[in-house]
Amino acid sequence: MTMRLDYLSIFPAYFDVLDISLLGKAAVNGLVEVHAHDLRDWTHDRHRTVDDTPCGGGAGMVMKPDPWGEAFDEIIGTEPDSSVHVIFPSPSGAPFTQSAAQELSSAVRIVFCCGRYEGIDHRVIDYARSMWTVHEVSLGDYVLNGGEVAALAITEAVVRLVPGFMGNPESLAEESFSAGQDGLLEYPLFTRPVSWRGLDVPEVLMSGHHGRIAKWRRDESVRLTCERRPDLTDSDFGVPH
Ligand SMILES: N#Cc1c(-c2ccc3ccn(Cc4ccc(CN5CCCCC5)cc4)c3c2)n[nH]c1N
Repeated sequence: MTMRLDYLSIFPAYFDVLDISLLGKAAVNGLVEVHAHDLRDWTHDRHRTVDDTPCGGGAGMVMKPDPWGEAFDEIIGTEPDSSVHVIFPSPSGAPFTQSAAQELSSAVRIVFCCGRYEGIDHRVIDYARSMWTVHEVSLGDYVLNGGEVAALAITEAVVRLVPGFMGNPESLAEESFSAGQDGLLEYPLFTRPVSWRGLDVPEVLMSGHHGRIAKWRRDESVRLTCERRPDLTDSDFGVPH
């Protein structure tokens, strides 16, 4: 099954990068199909205008609904279809999580609507909700200039979970933020040389004793999680708040 990904943006060149690396390989293997669109192709004035002043006043500009509606008609269609997932990255969106990525990895079609300026006229989102499955999501509590970077991050988080995408699916099982690691942060990683600029690989990792190695890794995950992400610790993990 091929996952079709569409990106609507006034900066479609942001998505040229998807031709590189693993994503490029996935496209070649037919796992994903990528289409980037310039929202200005659905404007009709000489200046290809996509924005206007906010009703009710306020700073900045708001993206007009008309180009989005016409783009939707052409790219997605005019019939409701709940199997189409439409993602609006937004500073006021719900936090995007690994479980959301996991859910989206089984989607047949995902359309990313990348806003700019102060955002998109809300009626665009309301219309999309009446037609498709809509997700208003945020990458985190920091301010970006538009939705493109978020769309790229979400794309990577989702596509790497598509069956057949990752060469070694086992590497997905042990990752942080997934059940395999009990939701704890990942332990520190090391490789050769064993000694590097006076810094040595922890002896336990060279011991060949799998039980001790597993304990060291778990202890390190717990230590890091307590230090950096107390919000992830829970009495169920035997980790005090
Ligand atoms: N995902 C994600 C994001 C985004 C994101 C996503 C999509 C768009 C589209 C436009 N922008 C720019 C922008 C930036 C700040 C504000 C906030 N307002 C400012 C004026 C007064 C009221 C509040 C609005 C619009 C976007 C930013 N930022 N951070 C994330 N994690």
